[in-house]
Amino acid sequence: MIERLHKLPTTALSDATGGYTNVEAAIKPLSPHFHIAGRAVTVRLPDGENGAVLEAIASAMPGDILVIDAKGNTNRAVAGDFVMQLAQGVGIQGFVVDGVIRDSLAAIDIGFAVFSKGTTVAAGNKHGGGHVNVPIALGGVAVAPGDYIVGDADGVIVIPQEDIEKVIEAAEQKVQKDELREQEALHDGETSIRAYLQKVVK
Ligand SMILES: O=C([O-])CC(=O)C(=O)O
Ligand SMILES: [Mg+2]
Repeated sequence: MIERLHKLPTTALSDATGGYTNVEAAIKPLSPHFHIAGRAVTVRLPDGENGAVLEAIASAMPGDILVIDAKGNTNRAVAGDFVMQLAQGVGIQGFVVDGVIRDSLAAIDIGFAVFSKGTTVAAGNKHGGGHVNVPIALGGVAVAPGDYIVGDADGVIVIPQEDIEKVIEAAEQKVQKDELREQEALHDGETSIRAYLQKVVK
């Protein structure tokens, strides 16, 4: 499943699902070249805290994606360069954060795929609290532990575990359909573009 997901753009997945589980557009990749596809390890954080992120890193499997619900808090970072290196070192693909991170250049330099509401200078507090692998909200979308997450230059989409096969099928078909449309319209420059437009414009 994950191999097939890696080949699919979020746009085709959105077309396949009707967009109901598209994450709020404010959660964006730090680099447009980041592309992740994998299972969610979820983290729910108290306001301004980030201690439970380490607990989640300790429990994740290689290829997992940490999905962090900081309730959109943009004042304190859920992670920075050190925490990202810990995560990358144990094989985590990336972070998707309803909140912000810091040391953003380091994430880009080490190629660690972070999707967030931006960056801040302030570290998170370490008073404790938080929960790992509980149901969370991510940019207006419910995420359960083990759900599939795909992120690329255009944003992030959640695919509930029980829907994964039919969503992949539908998205693969959409990619094929888009390719055929492109061939038909573009294969012969202006001639085929005009023919295509004549067909579709009433
Ligand atoms: O310590 C923190 O909370 C965030 C940080 O700067 C790092 O992980 O490098
Ligand atoms: Mg740091």
